[in-house]
Amino acid sequence: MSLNPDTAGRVLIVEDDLALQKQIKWSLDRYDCATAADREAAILQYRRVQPTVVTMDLGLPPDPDSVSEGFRLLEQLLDLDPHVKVIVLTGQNDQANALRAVALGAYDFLAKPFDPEVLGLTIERAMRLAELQAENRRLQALQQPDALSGLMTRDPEMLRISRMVERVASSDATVLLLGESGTGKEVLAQGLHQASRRSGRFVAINCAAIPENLLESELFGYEKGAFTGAAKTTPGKIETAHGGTLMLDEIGDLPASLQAKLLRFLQERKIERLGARQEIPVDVRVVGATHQDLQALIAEGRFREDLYYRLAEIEVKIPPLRSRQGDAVLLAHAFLRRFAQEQRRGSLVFSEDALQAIEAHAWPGNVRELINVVKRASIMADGTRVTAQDMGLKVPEREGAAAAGTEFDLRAAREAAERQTVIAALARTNNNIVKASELLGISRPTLYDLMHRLAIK
Ligand SMILES: Nc1ncnc2c1ncn2[C@@H]1O[C@H](COP(=O)(O)OP(=O)(O)OP(=O)(O)O)[C@@H](O)[C@H]1O
Repeated sequence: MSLNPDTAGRVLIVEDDLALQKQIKWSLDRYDCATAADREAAILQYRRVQPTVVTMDLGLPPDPDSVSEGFRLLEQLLDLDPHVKVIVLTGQNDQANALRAVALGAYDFLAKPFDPEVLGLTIERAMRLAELQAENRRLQALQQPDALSGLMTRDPEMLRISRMVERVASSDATVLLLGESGTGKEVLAQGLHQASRRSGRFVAINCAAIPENLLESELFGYEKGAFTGAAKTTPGKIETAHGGTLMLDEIGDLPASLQAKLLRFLQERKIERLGARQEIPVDVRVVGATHQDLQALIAEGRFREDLYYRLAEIEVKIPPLRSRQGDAVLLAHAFLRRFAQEQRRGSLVFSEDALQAIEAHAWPGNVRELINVVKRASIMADGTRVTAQDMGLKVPEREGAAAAGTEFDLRAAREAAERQTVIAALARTNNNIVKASELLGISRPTLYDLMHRLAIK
């Protein structure tokens, strides 16, 4: 939670003894207090009020004599917001549970009957700490913008690609991004630019969208009078990107004459504007991108092999959305949240059939198609549930177990199945660890262990 001035100073009191609840509230009259008497009400209130501090009793209904509901609530609160400050009120001789709560992430504990003054001071300290921590996170975010924060993924191959992009960012190497349309080539190119900390601009040009006769002047610029209509000297995109990054999108569509000229630029790092007599040195990191098969174009004589090698100092093959584990559902949740907010539709959620349909669809238009489909559905949905029909997707007929494969390495097969299932459960529950562990039928610590073992972040 980034502490927000509207919610700072709010306390949620979770206590099933209503007399005690009243007494705590009364002793905290300088704060804006909300109350709840059981776990479910506490979660509802938490979402509604977004308190900075929660005080809670561990013994809650339906089983007030045990601590199970209390611990469950503590875990859920910390899942919702790992920064929330929870103060646990325990029985007189219950140090073991108090320590267990702190080990799980509670901020502090107090034994009942509590001293109102001590509780007040503890809450004040928690508020101050929360404020400092929120300010700290804000400053850190300002200092280190996460270069690839625009790229959401949990797929192992995409994560590997993100790490590689961050690693090569500071070098000058040209990068060639290969992937179907809508897979995020531009997002990656922008991330590469940000991570490079180059001081110049990020400039993108789509080689397929500009007619051949205009593309040369767009790229290289021109001097006044170089051709009819050249009213004033104009720098091209390459020059504009000086000190920064130039993305040449749809590089496979670059006409042959310009392929030769681009190759010369990449070798000499100088450009000559159209109609100019002198060369201008330009320092630019070039990123090429295409959905086409460049090897096939080379074989057909439509793309220069020497240019390919200049461009592909580092080649990145971006997998299509359909082969990324769990990503379609993960991204769909994020886009739905975004559109619901933009359209002020309160909270919108996917129905079960919608989630199945998202998992089964092949997404030929990749992330761009997913964005469009979710946007349309967020407008079409009646009420708060988005169905497969709202998205115009077919609900798959469930088959039995996956078709028998030729995988005989049992350990590898088991690990692959575990990874796929865990990622799918996390995506399905929008990264809610408690719900994902329930869906998987395992405990939360077991899920954490599994995620650790399978290196799932
Ligand atoms: N992993 C991702 N997380 C979040 N948004 C994404 C992701 N990948 C792509 N997008 C979004 O999807 C849209 C398409 O992505 P982008 O333009 O980068 O694709 P592209 O591969 O460059 O497509 P094209 O080849 O058609 O130009 C953009 O709105 C982008 O912000």
